[in-house]
Amino acid sequence: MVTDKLILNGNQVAESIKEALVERIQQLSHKGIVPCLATVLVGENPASATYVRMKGNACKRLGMQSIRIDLPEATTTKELVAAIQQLNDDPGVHGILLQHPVPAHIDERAAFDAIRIEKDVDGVTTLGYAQNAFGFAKFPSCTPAAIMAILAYYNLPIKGKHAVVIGRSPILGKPVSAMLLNQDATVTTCHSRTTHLEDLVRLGDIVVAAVGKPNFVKGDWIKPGAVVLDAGYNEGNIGDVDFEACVENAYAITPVPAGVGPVTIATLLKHTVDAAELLSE
Ligand SMILES: Nc1nc(=O)c2c([nH]1)NC[C@@H]1CN(c3ccc(C(=O)N[C@@H](CCC(=O)O)C(=O)O)cc3)C=[N+]21
Repeated sequence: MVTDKLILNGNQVAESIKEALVERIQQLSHKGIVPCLATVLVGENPASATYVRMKGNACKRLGMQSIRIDLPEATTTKELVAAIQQLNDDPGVHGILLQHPVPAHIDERAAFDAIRIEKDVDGVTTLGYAQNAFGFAKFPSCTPAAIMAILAYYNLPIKGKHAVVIGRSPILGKPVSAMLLNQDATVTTCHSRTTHLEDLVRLGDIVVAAVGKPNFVKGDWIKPGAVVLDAGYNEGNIGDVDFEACVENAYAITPVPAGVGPVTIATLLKHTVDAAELLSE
C-alpha cells in the first residue's frame, strides 16, 4: 500500500501556474497583444509531433496564440537558422521553442543560438543557459523550471540536500543541476559514463531522472525518505523511474503521466506570457 506517500500532482501544479496567467493575458489583450508561441519541429518523429500539438492546444485553451513550423527531416542547419530568424523578426511572435532533439545532421547548438534571447522561452541559447547557471535567467529551460516549481509548490526543502541528477542534456540534466545548486543543494550529476551510478543515486535526498530510458531507476536505488522527480517521457508515456518500485522508499514522487510533463507545458506558457509583457514594454 502506498497511501502514506506524497504523490506529486503535476496537473494541480500546472493548473496553479495557468490560473495565474489568465488575468495577465487579459491585460495584454487590452493592449491588443495576444501572447504567441512558435514551435519549430524538424522531422517526422510522431512523439515529438504529439508534444508540439499539446503545446499548441494548451496555448489555445488559455486564449494564447501558437504558430507551428514543421520542417522536413532533410532541412539543413542553414535553412533551420533562417526559419528561426524569420520568427525572431516577426513582432507577433513572443516565444520560440525548437523541439529537441533535431536530426543528427543539423548543428543543434547553432540552431538554438539563432533564437533571439528575448524570445528564448525554453532557455536553450548559450546566453540563456549561462544566465540560468548564474541564477538570473528570465527564462530557465521549461522542464528544469517545472521540476523546481513542483518542489516549491509542495514546500520540499532543497537547501543542504544532496540532489542526484541522472542525465546531462542541454535542456534538462545540465540546467536542472545548476538550478538545484543555486538553491543550495549539493549536486551530483550522473550520466552514461558514470561508474557506480546506483551507489550515487542511493545518496540522493532528491533524485531527478532525465535519462530517456524507460523504468531505468530501480526501487532499491532510492534512499528511504527521498524525493523523486521523473522527467522521462519515453514511448508509451513511460517515465525513467520504475514508479511502483520506487514509491516504496520515496517520501514523495512524481508519476508519469501527470507529473513533470504538464508543469513543463504550463511553464512554457508562463514564459511566453512573460516574454510578451517584456517585449511590449
Ligand atoms: N526544446 C524542447 N523543450 C521541451 O520541453 C521538450 C523538447 N524540446 N522536446 C521533447 C520534450 C518532451 N516534452 C514533454 C512535455 C510535456 C509532456 C506531457 O505533458 N506529458 C503528459 C502526457 C502526454 C500524453 O498524454 O500523451 C504527462 O506527462 O502527463 C511530455 C513531454 C517536452 N520536451
